[in-house]
Amino acid sequence: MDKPIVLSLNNLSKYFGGLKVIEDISMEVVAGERIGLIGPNGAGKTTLFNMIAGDIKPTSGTISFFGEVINRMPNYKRTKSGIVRTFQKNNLMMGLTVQENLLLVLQRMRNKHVQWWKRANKKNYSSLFTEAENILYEWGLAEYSNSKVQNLSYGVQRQIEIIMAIAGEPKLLLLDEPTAGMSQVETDQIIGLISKLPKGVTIIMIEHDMDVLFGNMDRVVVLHTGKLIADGSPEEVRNNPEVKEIYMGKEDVIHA
Ligand SMILES: Nc1ncnc2c1ncn2[C@@H]1O[C@H](COP(=O)(O)OP(=O)(O)OP(=O)(O)O)[C@@H](O)[C@H]1O
Repeated sequence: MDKPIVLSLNNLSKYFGGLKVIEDISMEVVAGERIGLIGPNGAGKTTLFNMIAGDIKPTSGTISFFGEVINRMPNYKRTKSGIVRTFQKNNLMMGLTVQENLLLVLQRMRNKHVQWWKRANKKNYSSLFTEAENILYEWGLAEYSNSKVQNLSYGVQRQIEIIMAIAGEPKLLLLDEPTAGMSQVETDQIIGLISKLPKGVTIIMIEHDMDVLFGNMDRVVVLHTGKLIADGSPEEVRNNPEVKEIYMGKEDVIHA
């Protein structure tokens, strides 16, 4: 049986005043695909994520999620229906512990956000606490459960952020440069974590390093000045003359 189409972009454009940031992009993403989204600075990658996540509205064109046009759906509803994103910069509550950060996500998912979470609520929300602990254990991060996020290394913080996105039970996970600013060891940890995500989770990841995309992504999509200029396997994209031209022959390390 054919895999369902998770995301479909049809002639999608975004203008900021006279500036065309995304121009007439059409593409389909099927369930379970792992896509690397690359392109030089200002190519429109984050803007595309912003539109898919519902943080900004397209100027024209449509975004469909499992066949339903979601242009008018607010971002929080998109999150609830399974479109979960991470940001270029950490979006964690630095003064809270890892467990507390995770509880905020779980609470929102279980519709318990109307009651503010506090330590004393452990008795009332023991199932949420257990769930948070299980998630941290499952992903090998249990040792950080009671650490304040601000005291953790940047690499661990980014891992926690991905775990929190996963806790949101995404069907489509949008990762915005999850390895930016990381050492090789930290990058390997993040990629290891991403590769362990359930196969059914569809991923689009903005990434700057082709080496990271190779072996981890099925498909690479290239944006340049708001246009989709290449879409294929990492190998095809790496050998694409237009892509090579844009990156001036630096086909091994393509910067986002
Ligand atoms: N709210 C906005 N108003 C005006 N221009 C914007 C806005 N958001 C983005 N832009 C412009 O749109 C273009 C694309 O930006 P975007 O952040 O999507 O690119 P990017 O490919 O993610 O770049 P980078 O790799 O540097 O993050 C840039 O020229 C940027 O200045």
